[in-house]
Amino acid sequence: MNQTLILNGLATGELDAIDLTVPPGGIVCLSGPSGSGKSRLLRAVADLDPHEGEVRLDGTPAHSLKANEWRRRVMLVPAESRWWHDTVGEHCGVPRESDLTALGFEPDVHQWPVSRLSSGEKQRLALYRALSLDPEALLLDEPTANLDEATRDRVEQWLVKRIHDQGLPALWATHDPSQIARVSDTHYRINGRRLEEASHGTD
Ligand SMILES: Nc1ncnc2c1ncn2[C@@H]1O[C@H](COP(=O)(O)OP(=O)(O)OP(=O)(O)O)[C@@H](O)[C@H]1O
Repeated sequence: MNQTLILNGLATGELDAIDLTVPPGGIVCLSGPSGSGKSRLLRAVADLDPHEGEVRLDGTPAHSLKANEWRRRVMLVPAESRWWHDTVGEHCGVPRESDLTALGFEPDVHQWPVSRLSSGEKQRLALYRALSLDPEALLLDEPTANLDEATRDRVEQWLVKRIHDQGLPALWATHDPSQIARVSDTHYRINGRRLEEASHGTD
């Protein structure tokens, strides 16, 4: 893997066109007020929202692949995950016990009915599901927003390690300045129509 995610003149919603490069294993945090366009930007990168410009994984532009194949490679983990099968395991790849343990689950979680999941369990399992499907880049929309502080720290550390170990480029939207300081290599803030590079660790 170890590919670079490249946004070339990407324009969506109210935002001016964006040029952005996310290197393998690099975490680029996106912040900005509620409603400023963070989720729309991630959805455009996943080719789920209309946009102008181009997104590429190294030499592979999104438009050269079928939409489902692009989204399997460039995996969006939305703030509110959707579950369409009856059990957790039906959504996931091969079980990885070390990941489940890191996220506070036993292997039998694969048999759990989706209907029993709390919002925090859904959030952790949405991240587990995404990584279990072997993505090549990650788009994370407030991935720890529903978690208590101790769980957030645990999930965050696991996520950062997986991103680094697998060399995944990651775009990570968050409102939390302390999280940005902990995880980001680069931080961009949406200010009106523009995406501006923020100094490291500022909100
Ligand atoms: N499909 C759409 N068509 C038109 N407007 C939309 C669409 N989707 C979202 N919007 C609007 O675009 C703006 C940006 O929404 P978005 O969800 O990207 O914000 P956000 O920065 O992620 O906010 P939050 O931090 O509250 O999650 C909002 O005003 C929203 O109402």
